[in-house]
Amino acid sequence: MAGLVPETMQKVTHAVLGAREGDKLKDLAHNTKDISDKDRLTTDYGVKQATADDWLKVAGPDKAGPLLLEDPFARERIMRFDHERIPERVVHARGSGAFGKFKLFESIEDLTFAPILTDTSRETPVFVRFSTVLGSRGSADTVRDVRGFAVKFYTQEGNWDIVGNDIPVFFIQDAIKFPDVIHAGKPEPHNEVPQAQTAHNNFWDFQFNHTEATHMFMWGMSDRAIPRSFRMMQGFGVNTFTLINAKGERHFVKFIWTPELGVHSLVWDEALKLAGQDPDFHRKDLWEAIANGVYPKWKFGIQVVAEADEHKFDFDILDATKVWPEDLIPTRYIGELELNRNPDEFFTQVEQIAFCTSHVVPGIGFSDDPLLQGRNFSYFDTQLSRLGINFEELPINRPMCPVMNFNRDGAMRHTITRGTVNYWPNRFDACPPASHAEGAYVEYAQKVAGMKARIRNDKFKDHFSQAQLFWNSMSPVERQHIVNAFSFELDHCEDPVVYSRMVKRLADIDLTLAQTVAEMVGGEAPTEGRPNHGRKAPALSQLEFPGSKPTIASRRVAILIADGYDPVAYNAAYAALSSALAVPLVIGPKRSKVTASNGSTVQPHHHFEGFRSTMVDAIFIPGGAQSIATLAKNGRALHWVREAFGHLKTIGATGEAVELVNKAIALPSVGLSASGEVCESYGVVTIKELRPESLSEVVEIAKGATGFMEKFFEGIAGHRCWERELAGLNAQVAY
Ligand code: HEM
Repeated sequence: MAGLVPETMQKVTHAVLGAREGDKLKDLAHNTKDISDKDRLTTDYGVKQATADDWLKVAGPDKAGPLLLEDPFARERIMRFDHERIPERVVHARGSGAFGKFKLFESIEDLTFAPILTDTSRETPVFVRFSTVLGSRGSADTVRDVRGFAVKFYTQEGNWDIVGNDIPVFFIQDAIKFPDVIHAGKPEPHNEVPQAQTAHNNFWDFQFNHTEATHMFMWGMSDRAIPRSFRMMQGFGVNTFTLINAKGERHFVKFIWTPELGVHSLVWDEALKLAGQDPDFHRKDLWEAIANGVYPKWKFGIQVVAEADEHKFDFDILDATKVWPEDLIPTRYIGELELNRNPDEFFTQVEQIAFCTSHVVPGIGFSDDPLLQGRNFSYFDTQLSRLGINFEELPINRPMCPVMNFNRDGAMRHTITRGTVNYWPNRFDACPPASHAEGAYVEYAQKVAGMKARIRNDKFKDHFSQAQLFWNSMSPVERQHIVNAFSFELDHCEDPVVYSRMVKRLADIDLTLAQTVAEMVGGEAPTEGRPNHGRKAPALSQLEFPGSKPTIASRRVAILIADGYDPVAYNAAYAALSSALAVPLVIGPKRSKVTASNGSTVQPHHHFEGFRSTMVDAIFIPGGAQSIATLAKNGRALHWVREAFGHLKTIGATGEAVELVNKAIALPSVGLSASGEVCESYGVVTIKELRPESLSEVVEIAKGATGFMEKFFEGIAGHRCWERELAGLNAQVAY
């Protein structure tokens, strides 16, 4: 018996020593294999296979006979394949992710004792998964939907997950309604249509009948729901968590991620087309940026309310359908997230990662937010059906600190725990609970008393004030996009009950909004609306987040050429774009070599049919008489220019290419250069007579610069030319 004690304790010691505090990638190395020259094909049980091509058969005199079931190699291959799929996530099934690190730059020990939020010397490994909500795993990236923004921190005190979205509020206040909101949004039950869309009867039927969603659907109809890139969206923990400091004081907190590149969206027509032309647009975008070393970064912020101030506001701070307006509760930025490594294998990393809102570390706690409390149950539960009871053991999920307890067995258990006891208390005192001083998670002692009842706090009943606040805070162009979004969505609802009632609901937000949409979708225009309080709040309009500095890094810019193009302008643009870390993509009539006017050649990355303007942020067309004459006769090339104009993208053209732009757009109000002067007009940057100094390299992208490249880059850094839309110019071009 005595010998058992050391054995049990040996395991405990082993677990502690085996813990890795450094890089999660080192931890994953245990499970990572590379295929080497020496490797030969084997079965899963290690026996080398002589063929991967032929099932064992009965060989007839002159032809192969039937297959033999006895062939274990063939059976293993087919059966392993048959069982490759696991259930996709019940929501957020479509997503992609990356590894990175979190660094704190300001300790908040006044608020929490959690080392990840107090120790500025730490660098914590993270894995982040971005997703859409409604579509299935194979659906398109650019659909109108909320985006998930889920972060797993592998801290030295255990895993901490912030399972957030790119929108700071949610459809429901109480988790019990989650199945309803998701059923209403997913494809309709009778015909499984439409995929990854909210533009259908059931979704809008639910929104009408469920007024607490009003604020959220306004966000859902805004540009936030069609991000340009995962790298260009904010992330919000949405729910109210708590922070507990060393003095035992508790504060309420919201978590916020703000991207260094600014918050930017696609335009709707672009999103629609991309869903067919490049359904993996966001997935590829994230991958490309990381592979090119342009690592996306986000500032990490917190909004904090002291416990004593919980009831100070006219909204309930535990209501997930409300924002905490920044003028009342400003965001304090305290850290930074960087994504810097693409996954090695999608399934074992992006697909198998399992987030749980209940994963918090000491110093961080929950609140009585009824949505959060339900989520804490739901995520753990869903991982059991998706991945099984031992999901925390999967390499991507396992914590980097010691894990030891008496949970045992279950399908696919990997850990082999030595020792004779698997319970506590035991006669060896093996694996006792930790004390507070040893870092145990100790719940905050919260006073709770009351009746058991199905109730909500009174302020939860206000469903419209913040929907109005959001609408009032939008810029004119964002408002127009919301009107357009409703017009599209309700146009797809065939049932007049649905669209007529929804129009009435919009009058609870703004009468003009309701009347404009009613006219578009055919509902009866309301004549009276709910009075609008007229208040605005900062940080709701995404135009307030242009990025930390103007940059074109990671932006895709197409260079359109044909035989006879001007090599001076081409080379200068290519070099300048590359040195600014943008991604120049040469597009020609074909992918075989194109010859410049001086005889030099280049092989385009793509041709006009294979690639589309939707896949780039801007286009540049160098002159060259022969090249432009060819492009002017190529309908697809003209469409490239028109479509880029329609999608509000910056267009640059030099020399003869100015004429091409004129032909494609043909709008007198868009000014074009007729001399050696650079002309910038509604995001179209042109210079007719090229001077070499106009193509100089751009050191800093600054407003008001005069050179061609500088103006072109300034336009790209500005993301889209909203003035073009406000002037109604894009609507006058067919694209
Ligand atoms: C504040 C509102 C919510 C936010 C911000 C949110 C966010 C997310 C995100 C980002 C994911 C994807 C995680 C990943 O990338 O693997 C997710 C998945 C999921 N969410 Fe939520 N969600 C919310 C509300 C809810 C509620 C109320 C429930 C249920 C009561 C719920 C249940 C689920 C489930 C079951 C999954 C699938 C998880 C998996 O299979 O891995 N969510 N949610």
